[in-house]
Amino acid sequence: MEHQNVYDVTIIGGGPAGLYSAFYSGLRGMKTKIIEFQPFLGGKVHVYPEKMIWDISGLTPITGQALIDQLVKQGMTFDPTVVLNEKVESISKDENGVFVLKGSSGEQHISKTVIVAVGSGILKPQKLEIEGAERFEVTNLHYTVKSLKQFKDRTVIISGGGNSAIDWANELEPIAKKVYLTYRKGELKGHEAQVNQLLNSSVSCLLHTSITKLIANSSTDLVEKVEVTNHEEERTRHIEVDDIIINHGYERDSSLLENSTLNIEMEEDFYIKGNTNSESSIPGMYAAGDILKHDGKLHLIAGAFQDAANAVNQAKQFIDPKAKAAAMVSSHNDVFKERNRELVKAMVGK
Ligand SMILES: Cc1cc2nc3c(=O)[nH]c(=O)nc-3n(C[C@H](O)[C@H](O)[C@H](O)COP(=O)(O)OP(=O)(O)OC[C@H]3O[C@@H](n4cnc5c(N)ncnc54)[C@H](O)[C@@H]3O)c2cc1C
Repeated sequence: MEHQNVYDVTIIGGGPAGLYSAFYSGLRGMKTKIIEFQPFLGGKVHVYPEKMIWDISGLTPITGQALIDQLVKQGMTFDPTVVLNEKVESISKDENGVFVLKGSSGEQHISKTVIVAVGSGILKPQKLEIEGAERFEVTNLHYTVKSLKQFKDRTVIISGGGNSAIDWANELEPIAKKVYLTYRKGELKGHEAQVNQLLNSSVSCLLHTSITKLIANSSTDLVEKVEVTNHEEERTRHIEVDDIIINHGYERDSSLLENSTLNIEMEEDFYIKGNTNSESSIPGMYAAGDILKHDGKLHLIAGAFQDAANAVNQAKQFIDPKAKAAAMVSSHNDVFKERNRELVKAMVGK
């Protein structure tokens, strides 16, 4: 079968890994498409647009939103085709060994290589397991923190004991009137430094404790009090609150990899098993970012960038075995010649 509109590289997922893959793929002169389920690019970083990110080399603290803006700008450098609002439902290969990606719109996306950059799949927050809780999602029950300002001088209770819950407690502590953190287990799971900061702050940490009831004002439909239960001591108490933030993690949507007809080697916990070059067990298919696992894999934004460059370089060699294994330093690339000249001229004021 002759394929019209066949791409060299199709990237599934428009988060940090996918966006950097799109940039790098353009740098290596490949025809590139990026497909994203959401109506916007940026991936999981949209969950924390106002959080400060400290651990990306070369970037002094940057908010999630500012990082998204930069990632998208860089990702678009070589004008990849961008398809938004499209869930890739399955990946297969046709009789010529070309990848066929079935999209939720009914379109088939045809590509010589594929980079799977789906993170933990399509994000669906784990909901608070209290009957009727969903009706407060339009008032003061939150699953993401879109703006820190909205919590200024308010009493906030955060439920969860992982990195997200701890990070939000630390970020809100100087802004809010009072912050409580409840966690059903006895030990917090976050990074040591963040846990220490939390334990040495004014945040009240209620361990072995969960939110068991939301008590609302019937005229405003705002939760005014929560009932919390300490499971060890079998004791309940009420806390007056203005806002409730739930950070119980996310459900992983792994349907893409489950529906695919290819025999993709996976880790037990549904990561794509890769080697350090981001290669999957399927020739021509690579993985980058949070979906990838191998010894030494860094499940952070910084790690996603390295994976993306590796994945693209492998894709390039898969299509053209005579191509260089790695790209040159960026300033040596012809594609930047003209832009470099302009930038240098502007720098010296010429
Ligand atoms: C609250 C929070 C704070 C964090 N703070 C930091 C931090 O300070 N520093 C740091 O380095 N990391 C941080 N992280 C982790 C960081 O966000 C991730 O490591 C990073 O986003 C991974 O990028 P990714 O591109 O692999 O995946 P993602 O960002 O998850 O992007 C994957 C994209 O793929 C799309 N997708 C999934 N399935 C499909 C499909 N079938 N079809 C089409 N599109 C699909 C999704 O919609 C999503 O947009 C934080 C994470 C959270 C949740």
